[in-house]
Amino acid sequence: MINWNNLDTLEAFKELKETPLVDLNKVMSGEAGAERVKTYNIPMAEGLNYNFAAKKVDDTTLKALEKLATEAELSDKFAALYNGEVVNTGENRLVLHHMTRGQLGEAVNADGVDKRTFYTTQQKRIAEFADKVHNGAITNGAGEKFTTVVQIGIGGSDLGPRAMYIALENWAKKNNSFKMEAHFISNVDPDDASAVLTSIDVAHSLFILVSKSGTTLETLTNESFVKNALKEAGLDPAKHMIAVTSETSPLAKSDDYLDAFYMDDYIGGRFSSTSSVGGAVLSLAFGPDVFADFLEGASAEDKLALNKDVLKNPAMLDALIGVYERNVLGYECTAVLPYSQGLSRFPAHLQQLDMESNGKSVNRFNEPVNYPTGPVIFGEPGTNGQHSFYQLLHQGTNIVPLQFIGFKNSQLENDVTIQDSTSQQKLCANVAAQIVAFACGKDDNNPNKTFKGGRPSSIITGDKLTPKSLGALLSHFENKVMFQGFLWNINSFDQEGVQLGKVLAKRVLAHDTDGALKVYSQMLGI
Ligand SMILES: O=P(O)(O)OC[C@H]1O[C@H](O)[C@H](O)[C@@H](O)[C@@H]1O
Repeated sequence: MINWNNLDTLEAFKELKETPLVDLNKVMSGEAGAERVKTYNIPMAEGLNYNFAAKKVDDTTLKALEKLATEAELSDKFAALYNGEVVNTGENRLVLHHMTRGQLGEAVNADGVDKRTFYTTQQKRIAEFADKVHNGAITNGAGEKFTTVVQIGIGGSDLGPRAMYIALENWAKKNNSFKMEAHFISNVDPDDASAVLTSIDVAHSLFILVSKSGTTLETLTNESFVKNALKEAGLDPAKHMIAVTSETSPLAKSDDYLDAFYMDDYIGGRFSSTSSVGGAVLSLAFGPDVFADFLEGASAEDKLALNKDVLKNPAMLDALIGVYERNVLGYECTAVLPYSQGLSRFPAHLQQLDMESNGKSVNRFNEPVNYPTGPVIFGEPGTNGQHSFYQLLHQGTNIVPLQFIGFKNSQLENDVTIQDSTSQQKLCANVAAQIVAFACGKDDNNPNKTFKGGRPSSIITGDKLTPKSLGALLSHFENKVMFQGFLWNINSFDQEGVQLGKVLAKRVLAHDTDGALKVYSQMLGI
């Protein structure tokens, strides 16, 4: 029997609150600082490393966090999840996204099928379909090859796949794996679909309609938008469109599509990049082997999340330190700062992953929690962010914990040496400099030029952003979010908070409004 208890009822949490505060400026200075950077480092999968030297923890804090992990039964809760218990209590569903990339525990049967077999069958079907598109066995109505793929979807059916596509586009071009250019239409703003449709060769484009529920207003509207454009071009929409959805959705088994690939209700949208939702677009864009490597990376990192030893489990440690920062140190935000242009949309994906999962005020039993839960997540790639919001991060009144990501090598390996260093070296020099500047600060006679320091960060480092290391990176954050949900005793797998706005928008469109809603609607011309 697993005990699902609120964080503030745990003895280990009370002990954690009493651990002495770590003076980051001090511990990160001099030789001690150098030693810390070497020791507070955990290997991840696919050559990545999680380094937490610049976090406000020491061996005493780490011991307390280990105790907390044990008392909160984090490993047992993870095991319950991958062995098919109903962990998504809000929607009465299993949570099986790990199974899209491996089997961590027992076989799970649901809806009369073995779920691992279900997911791998979909992967195989997508791989066969993608191969046929690439070799010209599947073509447009005129018998010509498709050159472009366009994903229509929003939220989890857009952000993860888009971020993963952007992350691998340059790598694929460099490694002869670039098969088809991908575009994405998500916003119901008509300018989004229009801009994409005018920038592509519609006659040679294959559209993927992605919606788990098959009922999302934006996505269905954009589907009609695209169908109109196809018809206006004299093309048959059914020959240009495939669907990715759940078998129970209204889109399943429809004649409107060339083919359909499935996911299910046991995979939350924001956890669906490794399911058919990411699989279709990534296999078409880069080939099924690249998608398989991406899954392999995620699977390798998932295995590390099984480790009961917190110091060998980077996702669990990252989660625990995050809870320490949120619930003991009182920090409200976390910034994700990848020093990698390929990861330019990764922070946007993490915004949904983290905030839609852990932005909750009631626990798993619908009782209010009286402690803070998920932080506000935001980010931009470095060095761009340095010239934008880092001023507040360095000298603002809020302390924002930072999650850096950096790679030794660029993806295209096309570089120049200017003023004795390459661009890649300049990029990496900046991330190293930032960590130390944030942690140690700098005194100055002029208060306006003083950096107080004491601003914590961690960094995930790697050799290069590849399909495998990207998979590992994605898994790390998915598992971090999951472990934090366990610590806060909330259900990270539903999202009731998005419903009210949808209901009110429908009322506006039906002209069923009064009060403030009526005036705002009129103001906006509806
Ligand atoms: O894939 P769909 O069913 O179309 O859902 C798309 C998105 O819309 C919803 O509003 C949820 O907030 C997201 O979690 C979901 O990813």
